[in-house]
Amino acid sequence: MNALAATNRNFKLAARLLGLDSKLQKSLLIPFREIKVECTIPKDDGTLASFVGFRVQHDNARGPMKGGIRYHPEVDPDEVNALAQLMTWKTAVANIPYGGAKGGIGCNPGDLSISELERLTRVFTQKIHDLVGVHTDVPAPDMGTNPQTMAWILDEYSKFHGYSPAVVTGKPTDLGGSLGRDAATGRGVLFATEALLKEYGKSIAGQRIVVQGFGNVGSWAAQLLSEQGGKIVAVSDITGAIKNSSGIDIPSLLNHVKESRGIKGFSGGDSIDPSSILVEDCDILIPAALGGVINRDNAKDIKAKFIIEAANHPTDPEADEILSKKGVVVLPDIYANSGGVTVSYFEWVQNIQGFMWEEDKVNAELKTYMTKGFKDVKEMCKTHNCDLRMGAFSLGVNRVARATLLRGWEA
Ligand SMILES: NC(=O)C1=CN([C@@H]2O[C@H](COP(=O)(O)OP(=O)(O)OC[C@H]3O[C@@H](n4cnc5c(N)ncnc54)[C@H](OP(=O)(O)O)[C@@H]3O)[C@@H](O)[C@H]2O)C=CC1
Ligand SMILES: O=C(O)CCC(=O)C(=O)O
Repeated sequence: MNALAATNRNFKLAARLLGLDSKLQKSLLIPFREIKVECTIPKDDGTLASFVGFRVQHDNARGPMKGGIRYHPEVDPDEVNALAQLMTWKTAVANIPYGGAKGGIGCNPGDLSISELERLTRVFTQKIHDLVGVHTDVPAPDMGTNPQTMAWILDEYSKFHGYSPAVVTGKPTDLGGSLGRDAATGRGVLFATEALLKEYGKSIAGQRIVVQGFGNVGSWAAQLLSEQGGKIVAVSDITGAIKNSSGIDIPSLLNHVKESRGIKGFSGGDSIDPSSILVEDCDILIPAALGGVINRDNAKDIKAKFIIEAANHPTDPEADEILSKKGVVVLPDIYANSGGVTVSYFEWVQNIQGFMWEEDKVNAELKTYMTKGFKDVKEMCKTHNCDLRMGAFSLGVNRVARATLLRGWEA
């Protein structure tokens, strides 16, 4: 099932639990606006290269639309659509005053030089600058993009609209980025995992953890969980995968990745087949890379007791059913990885106020939001007698539906 069909399916199940009118369902599901642009740049060698860029603005009932921009070869309209919709429910679960959006460019950032990436980002910004803005749609980093990408978007946007730091979040701190934003998604994963384990009378210490993906989210999650005594027993990225049942030394791995641009070749563990990472023996599995990786082909072989969805849409609905029958507890993406967008909200607030928070304040506020989010999701699970995914979906969809009804449709 593709990402959009899966996301629509989860939405419809939640809407049914909530008893939403079918016309309201339709209105909530259809994106506010879908943008597709052609981005042609001269490459460093003088030849031309053309790419397709997307921005899907899904819903703005609760505030400006918000979501990352992804640079990846597999970016396609359906996937961006699904990710934008997930952002709508995610911002509502986090209870921050935003709607949802997502963008992407179908490219392999690893094949482009820094100056080619800069040109591509600036051309994309030129094509969408009239449709994003501080109070309309606020982009942020996602897979394949980073604070430097946001700095280029900010600079290009500001040429048209005047200096506007709040038009993007996840910026470098020198340009008004928030302290703590870089680590925020991983830190949110830590807080979410702590909240879930507490329900089972457990703590992070001693848990055997597997992480798929060692970019922004995966590396921060691994680092913060290991600082709390979690044992990271296997990690993978695009270059390879390693395993060490005594626990991988994450600071050493971070140094290796910085120098070697990937996990491959790290001596502090045994190299394993990356395709087996999700079925490695562990207590907690953290997918932190691509979507759709947990599916009917591998769900039955998963050994983890808990899956914390740091990535967006890592679990297919068919896998959800298999995992549920096996008693595996899945903490869904729209709650588990909401730490990133929550600190993006703090960054936007700081930019609008022209005031910088200390990092301790950012982290403490994030913990408050993540703890409250978990409590709210659990409340919905109790009310509707459902699992955590439906608890999170029904929470998010209900908040957006209420805002939509309150605003009304009068022309
Ligand atoms: N950044 C954020 O704030 C947020 C991100 N997310 C989600 O988290 C996930 C990761 O995003 P982020 O960390 O920002 O992205 P990054 O680009 O920083 O990192 C992605 C990581 O995944 C690895 N990867 C890519 N393909 C594979 C694969 N087939 N198998 C194993 N690893 C792979 C990459 O390897 P390599 O670097 O070698 O290519 C890299 O280590 C995405 O699903 C994103 O949507 C969710 C909420 C917020
Ligand atoms: O920080 C943000 O605004 C969005 C992050 C994002 O894209 C996500 O949560 O999936």
